[in-house]
Amino acid sequence: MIIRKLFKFENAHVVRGCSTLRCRSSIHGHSYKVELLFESNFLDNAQMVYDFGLMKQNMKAIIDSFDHSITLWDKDEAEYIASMQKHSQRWVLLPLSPSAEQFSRLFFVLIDKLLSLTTSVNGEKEVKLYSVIVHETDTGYAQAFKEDAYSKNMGIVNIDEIIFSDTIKDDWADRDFWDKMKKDKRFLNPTTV
Ligand SMILES: Nc1nc2c(c(=O)[nH]1)N=C([C@H](O)[C@H](O)COP(=O)(O)OP(=O)(O)OP(=O)(O)O)CN2
Repeated sequence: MIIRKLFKFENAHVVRGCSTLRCRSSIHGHSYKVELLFESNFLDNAQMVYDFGLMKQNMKAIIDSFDHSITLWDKDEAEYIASMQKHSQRWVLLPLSPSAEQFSRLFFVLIDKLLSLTTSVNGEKEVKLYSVIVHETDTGYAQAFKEDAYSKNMGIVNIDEIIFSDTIKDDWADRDFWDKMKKDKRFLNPTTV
């Protein structure tokens, strides 16, 4: 069975090198919609695959880190990156260009890692991330599956190279959240949300 949860975030970017002139040459924003799709052949103590409420904890924190932020590609011009970091409190520096395709791969890698580090406490069994869909606009989206997320052809997503601004970290319930992710620390699901 597949279950799906939708998240939303507002984000600004430039996608260098693309064919669309406005997209590659001007900072612009999107109201992104992110669909997380999970699969399992089992149900938990409440006869659910995975409680949607649990997804609104650390998974939501990852996606919300991009809300009202500017996403910067670390291969962009140093002057542009420094200027954005100076004038915007919420920024994320990525080792990937912020296309819809790379956002879907990025979220797959991050949510997949978080899920693997999370201990469930309500009988959830063999829950896997099946796919991530990132809608950049009403008319365009990218969908990543496991083989896309970890594809060497598309570039390895190295989470050690992802940097969140201090203002973003200040919004996390646990300011050390990202360090724990990078160090493979375990997370325990709450019994009540
Ligand atoms: N394959 C991709 N193509 C484009 C991406 C992308 O991430 N992946 N991104 C862009 C731009 O960010 C652009 O802002 C969105 O382009 P587009 O879909 O053309 O947006 P419109 O709102 O103009 O779409 P309409 O269908 O004409 O309303 C470009 N391409």
